[in-house]
Amino acid sequence: MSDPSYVITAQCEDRPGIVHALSSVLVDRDMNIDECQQFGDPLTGRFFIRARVHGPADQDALSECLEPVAERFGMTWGLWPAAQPMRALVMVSGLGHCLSDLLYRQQAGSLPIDIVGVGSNHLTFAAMAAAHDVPFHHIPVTVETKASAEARLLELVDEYDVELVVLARYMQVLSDDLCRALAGRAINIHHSFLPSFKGARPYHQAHARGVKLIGATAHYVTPDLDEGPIIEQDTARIDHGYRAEAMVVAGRDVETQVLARAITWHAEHRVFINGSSTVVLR
Ligand SMILES: Nc1nc2c(c(=O)[nH]1)N[C@@H](CN(C=O)c1ccc(C(=O)N[C@@H](CCC(=O)O)C(=O)O)cc1)CN2
Repeated sequence: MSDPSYVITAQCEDRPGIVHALSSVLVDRDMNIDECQQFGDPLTGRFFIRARVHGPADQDALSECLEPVAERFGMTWGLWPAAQPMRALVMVSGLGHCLSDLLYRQQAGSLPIDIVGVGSNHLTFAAMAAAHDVPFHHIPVTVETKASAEARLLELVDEYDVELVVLARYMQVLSDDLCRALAGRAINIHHSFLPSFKGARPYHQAHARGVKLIGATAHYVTPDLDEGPIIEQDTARIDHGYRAEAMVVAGRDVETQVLARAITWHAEHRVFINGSSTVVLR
């Protein structure tokens, strides 16, 4: 049986010798580097690296040899089995195209996540979740129940050992406290090419403005609505013949593809938050 693969990520203040130090301890353990990307940001002075390795050392042995290097360079680092899917909770409101796409991609084995639950403020997609043998959690949200609804979401995160919360057209603004609790592990798909057209009805804003391109943006969720670090974006060309409703339809494909790419890169530990932006090593 071939040796298991592991993903190593690290970030630290940039200086000479980081790659040499990491590769040296891996070679000492007969580990092969199958993939490696790094980036040094001259503006922030930060260095980011991701490597996929395989060889005789198991996770504990790898962790043991990497710890001294991490100490020496003051790294924030991580180590994961490369084949381990990320446990995800998908939140949805009234539109199910992103949820349906994620459930299909996971079932087809083309998304490195394990959807352990679907949560919604509506009952609309209970049957879709059941059809994919995924537990469904109805969490109604009103002004009065918002705090208890958010507490229930965090309960699910704990109960199911969730590593990633996906807002797959979940149309509730999360509180600052919830955003802090989910910092760096909640991804939203916004149905516009940010920073244009923030808010709940971007396609109608886009139609009113007369744009020729529509788009979608996957970003980490922060207290500032639609301002989180961007992971992925894409666009589609439209023209004067598109009314807002047609834009909504054309935008669905862009939203599903952008969200799937962003989730894949995050779940493969390729995305690093770098101030108000991201570094995506792929
Ligand atoms: N703290 C954050 N919460 C959420 C974000 C975010 O970036 N930070 N993204 C949204 C998704 N979203 C746009 O992509 C969005 C969702 C909802 C609204 C909004 O104004 N909602 C109204 C209610 C609308 C309704 O019930 O249909 C509201 O909450 O008062 C704007 C943008 C997800 N959450």
